[in-house]
Amino acid sequence: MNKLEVNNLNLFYGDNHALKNISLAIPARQVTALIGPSGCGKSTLLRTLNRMNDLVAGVKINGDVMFDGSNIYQDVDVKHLRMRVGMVFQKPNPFPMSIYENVAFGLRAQGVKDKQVLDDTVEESLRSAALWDEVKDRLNTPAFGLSGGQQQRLCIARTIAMKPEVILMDEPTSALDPIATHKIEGLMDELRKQFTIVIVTHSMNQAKRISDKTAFFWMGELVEHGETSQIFNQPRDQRTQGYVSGEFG
Ligand SMILES: Nc1ncnc2c1ncn2[C@@H]1O[C@H](COP(=O)(O)OP(=O)(O)OP(=O)(O)O)[C@@H](O)[C@H]1O
Repeated sequence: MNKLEVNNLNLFYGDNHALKNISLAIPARQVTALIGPSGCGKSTLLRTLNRMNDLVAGVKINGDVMFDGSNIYQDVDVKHLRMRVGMVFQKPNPFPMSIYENVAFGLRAQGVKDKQVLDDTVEESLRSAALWDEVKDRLNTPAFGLSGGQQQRLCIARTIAMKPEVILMDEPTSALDPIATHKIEGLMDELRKQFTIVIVTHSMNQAKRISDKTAFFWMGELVEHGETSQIFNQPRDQRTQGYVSGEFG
């Protein structure tokens, strides 16, 4: 079953035609990787999936993004959409507050006051983000005291606490060292059981390791997409072949 379906999507930043007639199905509870050279539109496409581009002045979008059968550009309340489609950014961006409050933040903003509900959600989210054991004795200390990799897992916990259905990740490990990257990749293997994940990555090895499906972009076009093993082992298009073999990029 497809969780998201992008149909004939075009996006313009002013005169820059950044996404050209993109159609892409994103299956539920799988990891879909978006790959391609710098500036090809990967992050732009990712941001169309929870309407983050709406915040950019001069942006024009046409085409459809269907989420569980509803067109998110027509039928959906944007605030509600962003709770269902959460996002993790390239650089860990914890809030200047305690570890506990970072994870509880979204629930508190929704008006949840019940301490037991907050405690349970914080624990459950930190466990799902594979961070609980490392922080359970220091929940009330500042989030900035965590390492970069721990901060990124905290941001994942903060996203999970909102109980999203989809998690968008924009190069979530590019600011992390190999050990922290390895932890996050292992975590994604767990998360895919529960969430639909779309990840932008510059690392072809990462795409190979963690994704079920891969989509290759080139100058605003979706050149091809399919099973990750097919894209890397038997690409149909010469541009994909050139990119995955490291000839350019
Ligand atoms: N906020 C913005 N305002 C105007 N133009 C933008 C904006 N964001 C991206 N662009 C342009 O849209 C095109 C696609 O950019 P995008 O960031 O989506 O590519 P990318 O494939 O994610 O690149 P990278 O791998 O370098 O992050 C580029 O030409 C870029 O300059």
